[in-house]
Amino acid sequence: MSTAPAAPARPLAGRTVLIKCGGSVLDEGDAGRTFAEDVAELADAGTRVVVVHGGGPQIDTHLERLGIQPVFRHGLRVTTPPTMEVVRMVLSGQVQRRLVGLLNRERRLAVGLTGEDARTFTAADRQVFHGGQRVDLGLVGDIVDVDDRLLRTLLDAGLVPVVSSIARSADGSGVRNVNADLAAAALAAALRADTLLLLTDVAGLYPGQPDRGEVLDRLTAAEADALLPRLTGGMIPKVQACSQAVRAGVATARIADGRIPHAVREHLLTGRRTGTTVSP
Ligand SMILES: Nc1ncnc2c1ncn2[C@@H]1O[C@H](COP(=O)(O)OP(=O)(O)O)[C@@H](O)[C@H]1O
Ligand SMILES: CC(=O)N[C@@H](CCC(=O)OP(=O)(O)O)C(=O)O
Repeated sequence: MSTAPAAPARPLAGRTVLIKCGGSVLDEGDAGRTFAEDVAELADAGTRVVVVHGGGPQIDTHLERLGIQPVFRHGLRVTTPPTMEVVRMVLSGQVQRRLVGLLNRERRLAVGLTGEDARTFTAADRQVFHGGQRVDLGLVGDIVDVDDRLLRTLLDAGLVPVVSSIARSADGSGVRNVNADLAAAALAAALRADTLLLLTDVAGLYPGQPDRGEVLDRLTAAEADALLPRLTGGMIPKVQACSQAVRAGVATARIADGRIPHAVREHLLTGRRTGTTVSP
């Protein structure tokens, strides 16, 4: 007697998912290859998939080679004009090319672009205040407008857009460096995605960080916002991104371990739930 395969949690065809792949995940063993296989499987099932990628560790490596010390404040890179050149080069010239290459290995599937292309992302200067003082982050931007027409054209053609988190500046003067989690959230909201999946190099949100014994399973957007002042480093933009996405209408946002082979299949095809889920 044959057994029917387990039914996925939601119908796959017509669903839109936004997957953010952290730079920390891409160099992890087989994770890049299985990521590409899973994305192809989702696309074959009729799911509209958009990938936003990071590349923080890869940018750090390149900056250090050039003798520039990476500096972060509140989880965001302080971006001087020379650093911006490196960010743009590493994200769109190195990390994105690698992902697009992996995705196109078996068949015609992926198209790489940055938020500059077809004015997909427009960003205003990011304002961060700490203790009443403005923190100068340089050329860091917050997305204020998403023009999703190019992405929808690609999705309608059955292709997978792979997007770098670089934006055109709102005043038209140049480009801005946008955190990739926040870019993914803005895009998920614009595309009215069903799910935002943030794949990273930890099992989820550790409420007792630096103690990593327990992962927070689930929280609401209001609980996520209340937690923000206690968070540090890369978890700040991730939790902000989840909160912003679900408040904007995305049904579920999840922070999950992307180092595990076939993490995308586990989360979006089998309906298994690990990591930290944020709901409205
Ligand atoms: N409370 C927390 N729970 C989990 N990870 C945390 C927490 N606080 C800080 N982090 C750090 O956040 C990192 C993930 O963010 P980041 O380095 O920006 O990854 P990515 O490249 O995937 O975006 C983890 O490697 C971890 O060191
Ligand atoms: C403003 C800002 O911090 N931008 C990020 C963009 C890349 C990114 O977010 O990469 P991960 O997802 O791998 O962390 C940076 O320069 O590192």
